[in-house]
Amino acid sequence: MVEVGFVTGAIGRSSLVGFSSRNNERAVQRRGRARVVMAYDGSPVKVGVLGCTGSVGQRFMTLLEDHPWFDVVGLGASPRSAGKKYNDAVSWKQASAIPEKMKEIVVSECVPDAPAFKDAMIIFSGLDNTFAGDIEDEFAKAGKAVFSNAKNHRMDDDVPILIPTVNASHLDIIEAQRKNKDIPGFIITNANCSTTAMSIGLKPIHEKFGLEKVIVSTMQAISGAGYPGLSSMDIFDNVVPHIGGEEGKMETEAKKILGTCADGSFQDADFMISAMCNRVHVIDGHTEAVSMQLKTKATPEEVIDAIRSYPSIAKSLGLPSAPAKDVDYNDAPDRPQPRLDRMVGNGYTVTIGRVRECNVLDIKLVLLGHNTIVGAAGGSILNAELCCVKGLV
Ligand SMILES: NC(=O)C1=CN([C@@H]2O[C@H](COP(=O)(O)OP(=O)(O)OC[C@H]3O[C@@H](n4cnc5c(N)ncnc54)[C@H](OP(=O)(O)O)[C@@H]3O)[C@@H](O)[C@H]2O)C=CC1
Ligand SMILES: N[C@@H](CC(=O)OP(=O)(O)O)C(=O)O
Repeated sequence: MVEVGFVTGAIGRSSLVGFSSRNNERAVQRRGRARVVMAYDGSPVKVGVLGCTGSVGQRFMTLLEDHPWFDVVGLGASPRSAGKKYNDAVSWKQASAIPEKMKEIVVSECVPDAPAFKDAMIIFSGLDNTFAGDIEDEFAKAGKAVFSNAKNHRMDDDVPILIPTVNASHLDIIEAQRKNKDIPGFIITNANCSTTAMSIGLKPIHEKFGLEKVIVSTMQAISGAGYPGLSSMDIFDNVVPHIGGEEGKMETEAKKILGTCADGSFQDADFMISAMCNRVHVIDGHTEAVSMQLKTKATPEEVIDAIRSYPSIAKSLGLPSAPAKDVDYNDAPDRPQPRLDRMVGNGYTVTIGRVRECNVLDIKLVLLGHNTIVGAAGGSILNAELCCVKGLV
């Protein structure tokens, strides 16, 4: 049985039920009772998606189409798209068709008083970061639970960079955020997509042996640059060894994510990290070669065992989008590979391979995560599911 915790501060909902994962008995629990196992009661939550036409926005559409808890009622994008039906506004680039129920929704401007967002309790944001910060603030001020993919608020002192399998306890900051910002809603961010894959992949190792130093080189997919992204003349037959701002984000965000949250503030994890980021000729899936020095020395076999035995936290929390394993090890000598492994766990699992000794630091490995699923839209959806389970929505 998993203890999920208290129910406090829900946005406009009161119908959570207690749930025993062992015997499947459900019984209504009173608000505020300590140490009960909670599960969301399944009644639909109305949600809006901002930035619905972009790479991340399109991924939201496919992941939310048949979501068991979330019902898309509003879509937002730039004034260029506002007023058009989604089908006419979007340049659809996903392998599956545009979900039928989204096609006819008329795209709104990204303002909280637009009728489309009136009843939405959750707002997913896949907005361009030039505009995301201010727009997300407005929605949080209007009482919405905002789940952002943009970089703007990630390093705010009172905003978590949340990854349920890594740092669910960072949700404790929300109370301080509401107080500091004097807002009825809240903002929760995702990490940068390369940082998400790395943080999930390194969490089992950090927890068991402690990270001292990390050196990471990324091979990042084209979809990470949004649509239309790089021109074919730039990326075809090529590797581009520069992604603006990416290295700094990996170096700062990872320490916040793998750090702690207590008494209304964050404390960074104390390892050193250096990142080198490259764009490669792959559509989806960021691959990362990581070398690390550990606080407690470990053999490759012990590291592999730590990865394999890491519990499936998102699943045990009862999140419906959670994969069977948050992080998995593939022992083939030539894996992970983006084309073969990005859809493991429906794109929610981070795959690790090639754990071996490093002659300079202690251990080196390769990891892979889907940048627009676990690294973006899917990550936000897991975060929103966690907030439902925790009674914050
Ligand atoms: N792609 C990825 O792998 C990842 C992306 N992110 C972040 O997620 C966000 C979205 O990325 P991505 O989907 O790649 O970006 P895109 O460029 O593909 O999409 C941007 C979206 O923002 C909308 N937009 C642009 N200008 C405005 C405006 N003035 N007002 C309202 N909406 C506007 C666009 O609408 P319109 O079509 O009308 O112009 C579009 O829907 C970014 O902040 C990015 O940094 C984070 C992690 C991973
Ligand atoms: N920069 C990432 C995607 C992204 O937009 O990240 P961020 O949200 O941190 O700006 C990539 O190119 O793959």
